[in-house]
Amino acid sequence: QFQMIKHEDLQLKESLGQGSFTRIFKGSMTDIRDGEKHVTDVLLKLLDESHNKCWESFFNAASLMSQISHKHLLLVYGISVHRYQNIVVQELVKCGALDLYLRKRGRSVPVSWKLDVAKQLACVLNFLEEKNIVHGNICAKNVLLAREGDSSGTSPFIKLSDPGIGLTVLGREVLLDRIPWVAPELVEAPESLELGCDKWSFGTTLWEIYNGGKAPLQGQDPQQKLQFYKNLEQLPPPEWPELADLIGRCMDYEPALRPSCRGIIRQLNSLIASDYVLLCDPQASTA
Ligand SMILES: N#Cc1ccc(Nc2nc(N)cc(-n3cnc(CCO)c3)n2)cc1
Repeated sequence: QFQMIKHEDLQLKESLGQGSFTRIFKGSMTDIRDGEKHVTDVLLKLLDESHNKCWESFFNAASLMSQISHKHLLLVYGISVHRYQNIVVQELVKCGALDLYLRKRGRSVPVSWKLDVAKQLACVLNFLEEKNIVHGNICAKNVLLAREGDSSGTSPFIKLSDPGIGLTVLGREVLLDRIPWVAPELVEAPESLELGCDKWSFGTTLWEIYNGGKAPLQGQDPQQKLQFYKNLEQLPPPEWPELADLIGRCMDYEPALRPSCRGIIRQLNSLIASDYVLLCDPQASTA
């Protein structure tokens, strides 16, 4: 179900950082179609050669995204396996990862923009929930901005990236470091990944988006993060009570009490229509 891409058809360009046991680069892919040479800008995700034992989970994550299609799911062109180099080739999304974008834009991002992005993420989660597909790594870093939208009113457009290597393969240190995105029930049983885990991570991602891409529990070490869950703690709530309520319900320590995606979308719709947005984004009132 994957297109195999020849190594020689890929060119690596600048590095964009790294994920868990992976490095990501901008790049280009050349292919000859009906006698013409096409060069496409791509995002190359390289699996660290020291972790080639994770190649199955690495490719499964990418194939999850290539078996279903949705306007808010990232396009995977294929994979390339050459000697010890395992590469996933995905579409290069114009504006990059949401967390970096928000940190760069700081306070200048309107609340209405943030809620629009959150609603698009809730919609693609709803699509996955209806197909009973668990993503397993919802976070602002995995939400990519295809269109940034602007003050004149064009809205932003996001694409959800693949989940990457699964928690059960990554090991406990990486799992603990992913607190508070990883659902508490997974800490002692990473294989019990369920739809409810994506709701918890959505709550954390909503907190990130509202707080301008700030990483929750930043700087805390894995043991302190584990204690956060053992004490059944919550993230510092936003001063907007209705938003704090939605984040708190998604991040309920009891998975069964977390809202459905439809419930999340309904609550986001009422936040979008609320006076708070008009007060915070005076320019929104003209839209
Ligand atoms: N300047 C600049 C610039 C940077 C990146 C892109 N595009 C793009 N497309 C993707 N498919 C994935 C990512 N990506 C970036 N960081 C991560 C974090 C790990 O997920 C993923 N970036 C576009 C412009």
